[in-house]
Amino acid sequence: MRYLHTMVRVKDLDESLDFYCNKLGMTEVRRYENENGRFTLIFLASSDDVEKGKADSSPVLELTYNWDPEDYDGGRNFGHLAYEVDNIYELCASLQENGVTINRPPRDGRMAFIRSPDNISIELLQKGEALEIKEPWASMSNTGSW
Ligand SMILES: C[C@@H](O)C(=O)SC[C@H](NC(=O)CC[C@H](N)C(=O)O)C(=O)NCC(=O)O
Ligand code: NI
Repeated sequence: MRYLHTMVRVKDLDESLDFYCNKLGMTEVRRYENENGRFTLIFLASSDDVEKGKADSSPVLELTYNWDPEDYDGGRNFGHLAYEVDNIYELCASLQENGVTINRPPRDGRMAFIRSPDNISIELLQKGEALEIKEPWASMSNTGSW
């Protein structure tokens, strides 16, 4: 069995593509419009996978946009999307300059959390640190500079 994608429903496609592509650097690799179902699916690959020609064989993010407005209350059972990043400080600074709130700053240079326009929690982990679980991360406050 191979992990294929995570699907999240989004309320505003342009806003979501700006966030995931322009700000987080992901690339649209497939789009599917369904007139009868009145929805659009957009598949986004991570920049590393695209650069390495692995977009077709790596897990992707599936954005589901329902053309008719719906309310999406955050399911408590869903946690977050996690991405490994080359330079967590540079990325967080760029995101902050572009209006993204850094909910949990990368104080220890390892881990940061942000939210998507639909309030989906996104974990950013510094490359080389991603697989090592260090505690107590809880000591990292969510306020102040970093
Ligand atoms: C292409 C494949 O990866 C899919 O996930 S299609 C699954 C299908 N999606 C939809 O019908 C999108 C519109 C629908 N109104 C929705 O919001 O899901 C589906 O079966 N969705 C149901 C689900 O629970 O994912
Ligand atoms: Ni799917």
